[in-house]
Amino acid sequence: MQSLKLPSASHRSLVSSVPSSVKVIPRVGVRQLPLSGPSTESVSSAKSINAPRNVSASVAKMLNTASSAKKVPLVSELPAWQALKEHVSDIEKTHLRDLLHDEARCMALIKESEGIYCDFTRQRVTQRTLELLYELAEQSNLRGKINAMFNGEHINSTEDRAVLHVATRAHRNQKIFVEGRDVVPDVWEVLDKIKAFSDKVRNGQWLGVTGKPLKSVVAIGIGGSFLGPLFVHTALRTEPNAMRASRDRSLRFLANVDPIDVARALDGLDPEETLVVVISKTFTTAETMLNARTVRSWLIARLGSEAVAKHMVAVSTNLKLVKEFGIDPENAFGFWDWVGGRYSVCSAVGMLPLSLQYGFDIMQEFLAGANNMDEHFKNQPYQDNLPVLLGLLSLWNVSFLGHGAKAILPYCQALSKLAPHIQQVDMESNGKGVDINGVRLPFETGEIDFGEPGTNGQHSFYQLIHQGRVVPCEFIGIVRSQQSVYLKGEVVSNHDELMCNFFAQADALAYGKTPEQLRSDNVPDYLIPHRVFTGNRPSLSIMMPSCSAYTVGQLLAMYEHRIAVQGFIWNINSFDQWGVELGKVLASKVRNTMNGVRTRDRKVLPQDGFNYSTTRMMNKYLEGKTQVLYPEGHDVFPIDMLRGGATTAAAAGKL
Ligand SMILES: O=P(O)(O)OC[C@H]1O[C@H](O)[C@H](O)[C@@H](O)[C@@H]1O
Repeated sequence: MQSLKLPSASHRSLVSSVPSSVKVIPRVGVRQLPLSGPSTESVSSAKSINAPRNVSASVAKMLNTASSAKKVPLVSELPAWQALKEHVSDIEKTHLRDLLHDEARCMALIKESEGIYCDFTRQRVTQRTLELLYELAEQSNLRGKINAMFNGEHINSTEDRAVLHVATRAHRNQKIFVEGRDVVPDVWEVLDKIKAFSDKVRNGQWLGVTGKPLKSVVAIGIGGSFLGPLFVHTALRTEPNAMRASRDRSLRFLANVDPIDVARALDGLDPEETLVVVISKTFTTAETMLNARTVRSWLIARLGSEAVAKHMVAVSTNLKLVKEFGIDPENAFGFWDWVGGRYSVCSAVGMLPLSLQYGFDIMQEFLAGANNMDEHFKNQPYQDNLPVLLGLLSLWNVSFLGHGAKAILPYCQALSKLAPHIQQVDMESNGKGVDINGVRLPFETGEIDFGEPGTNGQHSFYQLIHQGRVVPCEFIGIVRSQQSVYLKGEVVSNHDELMCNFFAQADALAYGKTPEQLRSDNVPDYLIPHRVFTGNRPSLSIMMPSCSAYTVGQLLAMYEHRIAVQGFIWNINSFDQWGVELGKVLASKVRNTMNGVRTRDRKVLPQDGFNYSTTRMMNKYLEGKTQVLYPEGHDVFPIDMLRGGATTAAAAGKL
């Protein structure tokens, strides 16, 4: 168990620095609270965490001292924040209907980089808003924080870690340092190993224990070890090159600890042809490890214990636990603590399963796309920098216009898993209650993200975003579809039909429909209030030339960096996730009680330490008919995966 080191002096100055030219507006009524987060005790008792187990008292003390010294202003105390607050009343006098007629404004709000076209004209901003947002970025030391990230400083201060997912997609000849050491050669050592292994599996040099090629891959992982790879897998499934490269192969995911997910992931698979990739940064996550043990038992029941060596590989930073699980470290693919779980899709977490499915060359294009956006983010000035603009405008919508949610609406079925992935990246990163020094914030951070591909969303929740709550929308369109259909005689091709909606929705939200327009359309008076659209609802539109491995990489990195921009300005730690720990600790307490009750045939008792409500509900659950008996029972698998197969290890005669 490693304990945390103190953040470096340079980092301490970074988190506490505001350019000296900035006059800080004094804090009124903001109480300085001690560093919040799980106590050392609760953290060390949690089974599966990404963070080192014991946050040293000295780190907590140091961060706390920084806050109690009252040297660090909150972002809401900066002059630019106050100026933006005052500027809201100017914006409230405008309507997008009019703003969209200002051509100079519109020209300034359309940006393009390497094929990624972003139209911000339907944001409720003027040139003045942008100037103030750039000023806020300056006063918040945004540039310094971006540089600190790329320079490998320990900006994840509560875990004392660098944040360098950008290194996982660096070109071979780039240099990126962590504590004075260039990590790019390490990254490429793993990538070369992934290429060699995935080539061998794909071309049949690596066979299963019975001599059959391994055509199906089951990737077991949850959270960041699942959502990013699922997003990219889904994005490329119908991309012509990726489709050709994955002919006769399949990649499935198993994330939920629900046995139903096990049944669905394994249903119809032939274990002789199945390779299992266990993906877990920590290799302690309860759900992943139970699923891994379940699938290992399934393999052994059908193929014998020697199958593990040929049918199971792992991706983790914890190679010791990989070995203890029974996977040969030779068949493990490492990554590093400076890659956060939700930022890990470009590491072996995504690259191994996706290279097995699509081949390494295609996945290298994905890395190149992400790297292209990294360079853009690092080098472009604020006014041309797509992630910076996206981040600043989101911050404007959340912190000044009061819109706490945003909808991610790709007009491309291939991007259907973008919103679920961004939910984790954004909400786990920026859903925080204190600033980086542990001071409770007097405003809310983070956004509620949700989304569905267009046009499906239109027939579901768009009613609310047109006439109910104001939810800033992000429309994502593709110029050249992965697949094309045109039926002779139809007005437009199928993809054009889809894109007609992409263009129409943004203007419908912006312009709305007035009572006058309705009257001139002869709408009866009693219906007019129901059919009025107020308009003035902000959205932005992103258009990509195609949905390829390269552009998906660009898109992913653009979203990752815009989330960092927001966190940097709110001055929170976007790279820790203490908020997920408490539930895990309590689940472990329930687990112990559950085992006691099931094995000793008794009720949950008040001395088990649960409140009335939980005790009663657990007893109600436990009284229900259980399908399996333990501890004396034998291995039981979900019924679906038993089709045509042995039901238990014992029945298969393999143990
Ligand atoms: O990759 P693992 O260590 O198994 O972690 C999987 C997930 O666990 C937790 O829920 C964290 O909050 C996530 O950020 C992480 O992605």
